[in-house]
Amino acid sequence: MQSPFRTRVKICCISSIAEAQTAIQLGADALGLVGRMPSGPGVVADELAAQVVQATPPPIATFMLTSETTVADIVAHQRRVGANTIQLVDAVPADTYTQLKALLPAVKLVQVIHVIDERTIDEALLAVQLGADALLLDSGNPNLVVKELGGTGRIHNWQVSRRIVEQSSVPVFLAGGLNEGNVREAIETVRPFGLDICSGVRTNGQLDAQKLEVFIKLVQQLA
Ligand SMILES: O=C(O)c1ccccc1N[C@@H]1O[C@H](COP(=O)(O)O)[C@@H](O)[C@H]1O
Repeated sequence: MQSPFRTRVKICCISSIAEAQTAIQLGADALGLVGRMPSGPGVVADELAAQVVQATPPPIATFMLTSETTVADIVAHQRRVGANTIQLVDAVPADTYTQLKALLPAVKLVQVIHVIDERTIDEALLAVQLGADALLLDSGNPNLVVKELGGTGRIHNWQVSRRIVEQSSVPVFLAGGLNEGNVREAIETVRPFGLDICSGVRTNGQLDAQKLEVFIKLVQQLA
């Protein structure tokens, strides 16, 4: 039976205003703009990210991905880009959410949780308790010498993700290696609030309208 809830779609690694427009026309609910990262293919300059934010109409959400971990650096990054949502791709100190909400009350905070093993569940629930407005489950590895904080093209253990969705009191996005071939299984296994995709809708690094259209249509049929 079809769920009465629509699975939201966030298109990440937006690298131009034209890509943003294509994503919106094809049904994206949110756009992701990747800031400076230790690794990954999707980074864009803050100036370009700010232009995309300016060109994005409501109700489309603009997610600014930041690898910064201090309140001052995160706020400075948000002020440069102007996005309405901050996606924290690395772990941050416990009081960060409260401080960011005081300084940026209109901006939503999405904490990325890199799903590694069952211990990740506690990490996710703690972020919710501390003030994250949503979670985004990805497949990076922050424990490597050169941190992987997303954009890996890999899936992770969706059974762990499912348990996080079941226990979270805030919306949960699923990311990491999604594509048209695995999206059905992803939705059926994890039942996320939304999906987040980068490499699965790209060809030679560019947003591929055909792949995106297929992906979004599949999500709309399955949700
Ligand atoms: O894309 C990047 O370069 C990147 C770097 C560091 C953190 C996050 C990054 N992108 C995010 O990673 C997810 C998953 O990407 P993929 O679908 O597995 O290719 C993507 O949705 C972005 O949010």
